[in-house]
Amino acid sequence: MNDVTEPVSATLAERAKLALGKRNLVFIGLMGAGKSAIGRLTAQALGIPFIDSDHEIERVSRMTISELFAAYGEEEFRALEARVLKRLLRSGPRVVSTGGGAYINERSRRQIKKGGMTIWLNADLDVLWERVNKRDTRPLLKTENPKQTLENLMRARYPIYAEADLTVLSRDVRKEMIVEEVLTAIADRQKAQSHE
Ligand SMILES: Nc1ncnc2c1ncn2[C@@H]1O[C@H](COP(=O)(O)OP(=O)(O)OP(=O)(O)O)[C@@H](O)[C@H]1O
Ligand SMILES: O=C(O)C1=C[C@@H](O)[C@@H](O)[C@H](O)C1
Ligand SMILES: [Mg+2]
Repeated sequence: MNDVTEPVSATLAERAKLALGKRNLVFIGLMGAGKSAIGRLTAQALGIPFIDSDHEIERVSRMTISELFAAYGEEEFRALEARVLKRLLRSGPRVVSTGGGAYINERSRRQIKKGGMTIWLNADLDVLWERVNKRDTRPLLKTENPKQTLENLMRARYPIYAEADLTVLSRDVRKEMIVEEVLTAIADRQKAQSHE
């Protein structure tokens, strides 16, 4: 008898929850990939708490991300981000959506890898650009040519995001469809591991 077969009644969300166990699910990816939006919906589906690290940073500092960058610079922001992530990842299971640069910072990346299962929302330039050009809350995109800056960030960061445990392609389909792909990736990974 094969005892790794899932009960037929288990829903996708239940299987994913089981596969996650006590680990955190950490969303990584570029600005506009959908980490906050998809992260929140995924947490709802799994029935576990959701935290967005950008929001948490703004809450504890009582400043916006833009104000933090302007007042203290990117380096200080990264140090604060690493401290906040360390605290958020201490216990699980939770869904944690990170800021776009968190996984790129060595210290934060180490904490993220230690603290949970990572999922990269990969997206192409046009999808990202369509989403981010509507708001000017992203300090790194306050440049002469923000679309070019976004492309440069893709080139520099995608090889690092690719270290994630799981990858889902973020695109302009219903958000629920992306959530379903996220849950499937989590459940399938567990299946693959139990057959290794
Ligand atoms: N599948 C989707 N279809 C349409 N719009 C989407 C989809 N996923 C996300 N969005 C929208 O794209 C915008 C950017 O998404 P979101 O804020 O979640 O990105 P993010 O990865 O958290 O970015 P940041 O790193 O800047 O925090 C939001 O307005 C969100 O509602
Ligand atoms: O990609 C980045 O480096 C950033 C993304 C946002 O989520 C914020 O964390 C901040 O604007 C920096
Ligand atoms: Mg976000």
